[in-house]
Amino acid sequence: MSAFKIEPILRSLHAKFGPMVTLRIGTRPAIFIADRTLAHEALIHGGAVFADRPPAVATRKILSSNQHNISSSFYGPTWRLLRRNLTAEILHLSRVKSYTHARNWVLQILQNRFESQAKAGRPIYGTINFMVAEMGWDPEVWEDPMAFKPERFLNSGGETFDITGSREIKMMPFGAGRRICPAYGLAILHLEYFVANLIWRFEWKAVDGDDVDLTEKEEFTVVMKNPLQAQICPRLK
Ligand code: HEM
Repeated sequence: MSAFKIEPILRSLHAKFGPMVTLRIGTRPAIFIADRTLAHEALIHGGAVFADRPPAVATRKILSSNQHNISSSFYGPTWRLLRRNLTAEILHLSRVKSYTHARNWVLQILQNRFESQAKAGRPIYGTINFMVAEMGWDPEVWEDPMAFKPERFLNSGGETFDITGSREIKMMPFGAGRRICPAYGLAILHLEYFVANLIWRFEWKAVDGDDVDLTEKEEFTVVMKNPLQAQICPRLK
């Protein structure tokens, strides 16, 4: 059974048995944690214990160069070396700045594509993946969690939202703890850069009668079953 199909089953198991459920999948027990405080306890306080990865099955060993890539390697010297190399050589702020040229180039490609699509008057199909984990939906943390309210991340104290969850986990789209996505800064920079520019340059309108439908579909990653359709119009003549 794929991880995706098991999700509704897990949701009902959590509702019945509480935020921690253990299932035997294959030969190993698999523990599922649905509570953000337990996740914080495991990933931040017990960080070193839970930063390891299990031995891979034969097919995964081939795909992961026998677990010699950063995401599947054991928590040890190989992982530390790969992580340090990636963080210092690729993801360091000074390197990220040096990709400005590539970012502008990609933005230009997107802009050209959208301009010709806008001219043709066709709706465009966009695919957005939402990391919709149970923790990000907690109504005790988020007022009206399913509502689109980007202003919820702005607070009057001028403090920015801590996406790393180091003090407390309120959502964890990049994971948390020692194996947290090392590229979350780059990912957020790129998301902000492209979204801001594309909204600045184009007016986006929903196609009549089409609402945002968050039903999911499993592909290589989880994608929208019914992709957004938008009518776009260049703002600057
Ligand atoms: C919006 C974009 C992205 C999201 C939501 C995302 C999310 C994640 C998540 C959830 C993990 C697993 C963390 C864990 O195991 O606890 C992860 C790991 C990882 N991500 Fe990302 N990621 C994004 C973009 C990127 C990009 C652009 C790169 C590379 C340039 C990248 C490189 C990695 C690597 C190497 C790991 C494995 C880290 C390790 O095991 O030490 N990610 N990411």
